[in-house]
Amino acid sequence: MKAVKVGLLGLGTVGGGTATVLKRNAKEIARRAGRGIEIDFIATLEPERAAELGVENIRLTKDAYEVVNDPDIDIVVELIGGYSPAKELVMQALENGKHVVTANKALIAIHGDEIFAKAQEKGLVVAFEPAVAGGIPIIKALREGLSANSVEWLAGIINGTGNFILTEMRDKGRDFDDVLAEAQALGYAEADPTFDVEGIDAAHKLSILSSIAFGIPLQFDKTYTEGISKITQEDVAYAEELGYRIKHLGVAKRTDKGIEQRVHPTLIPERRLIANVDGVMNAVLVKGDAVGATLYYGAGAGDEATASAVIADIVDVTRALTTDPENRVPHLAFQPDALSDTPVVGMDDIETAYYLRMSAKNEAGVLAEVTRVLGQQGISIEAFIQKEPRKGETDVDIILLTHVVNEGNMNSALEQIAALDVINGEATRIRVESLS
Ligand SMILES: NC(=O)c1ccc[n+]([C@@H]2O[C@H](COP(=O)([O-])OP(=O)(O)OC[C@H]3O[C@@H](n4cnc5c(N)ncnc54)[C@H](O)[C@@H]3O)[C@@H](O)[C@H]2O)c1
Ligand SMILES: N[C@@H](CCO)C(=O)O
Ligand code: NA
Repeated sequence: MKAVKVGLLGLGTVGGGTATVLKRNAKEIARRAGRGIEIDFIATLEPERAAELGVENIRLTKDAYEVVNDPDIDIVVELIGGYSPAKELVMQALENGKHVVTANKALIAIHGDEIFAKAQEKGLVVAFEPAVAGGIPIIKALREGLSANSVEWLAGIINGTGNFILTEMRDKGRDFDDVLAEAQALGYAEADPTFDVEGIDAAHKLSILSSIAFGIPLQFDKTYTEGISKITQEDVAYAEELGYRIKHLGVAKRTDKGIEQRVHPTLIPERRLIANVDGVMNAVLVKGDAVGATLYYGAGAGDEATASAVIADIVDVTRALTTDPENRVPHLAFQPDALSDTPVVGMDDIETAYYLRMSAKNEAGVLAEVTRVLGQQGISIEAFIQKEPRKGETDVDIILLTHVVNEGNMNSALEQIAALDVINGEATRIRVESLS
């Protein structure tokens, strides 16, 4: 059978890794796919990269529409990133009857419904394994391997850049901006790195995971999103003293009120495996009612690690070319007409434990005032540290760990604590996940 012809859009970190791995492992990949897979046409704004990668003999263009409109291309692989022109190119590829593979989580999280509807109408596949947790086959695990389960919750470290920054801050006391610059140089970060450090990239990925786990529409706009930019060295050290690690997590959980869908820094007990996932590595824990807890671990970003997922999708699509469209795995795991309207719950209704750090005047009775406010909201304390004033300062740090409480009650307590004369400014709040 003749080789499947791939059109590559973008030859950056992931595009370059894809070209390299497809070339290196061509024979083995063909044995798996049932036929050869050949990059036939590449759109790139940096044609000089082609020679560096040893793919200068492949047709090149600066106009991505030439690839999308080329009748010889079977599969379009979108590795440009961002919303536009990525969306228009993907829609045009589908219109032209081409299957699509994309690493673009922003595109799928925001425009996935429209893109999948078009693919459905045309009997085509849109595959996006590289979009979530890089090289880890988490989409496949959730969509296929766990399809017997009612998923109870999932929680994951799903931004490699953010995890790399937190790890370097903890292990080497390095400066935030310095580590971010290194993550950018290594090709881990998004074109706009605020997407990484403010949690937006993780929220894109979480809304995709949540849809696949619970059979609900993509709802990025309802995902609570908080990044790591406010985490200080002190918080990292105090958490450690209490037996926890700070990790940036995406959490999706089924509750009586609906689906919790939230991305924020969390304290995780240090004995948990996921608390020890460091650097650019990602990990996703999924709790199914039948299988129990399962953990998926691997590189969340990087050229060849991400290419691993891109090529796995190309192989899947190659196999799907011979399958009846009616019998293909649905894009979001559940059949498109069987999505449920279970709501995503507001943050006031979630329940977790909390780490609180506040700066207080070094006076008698401060703690009594704080515990009175917490007590009025029904919040009880699990652990407590009070530090001596730092050299040359009079104020003291108070660190509290609470039991599991309602976030609405916690918000009321935090407002009252901020208003106390003995407390300076607002308390820092980091949610705690026991993950059991
Ligand atoms: N870098 C990673 O580790 C990683 C991991 C998973 C997913 N992703 C996703 O993969 C996608 C690509 O990321 P990347 O890190 O490879 O980015 P990148 O910036 O390294 O590469 C993007 C490439 O697209 C090219 N490009 C831009 N506009 C173009 C156009 N109109 N036509 C043709 N080429 C164009 C750029 O010149 C660049 O070479 C993004 O959606 C990103 O979120 C990246
Ligand atoms: N910028 C992303 C790339 C992988 O999706 C990250 O750091 O996780
Ligand atoms: Na993946």
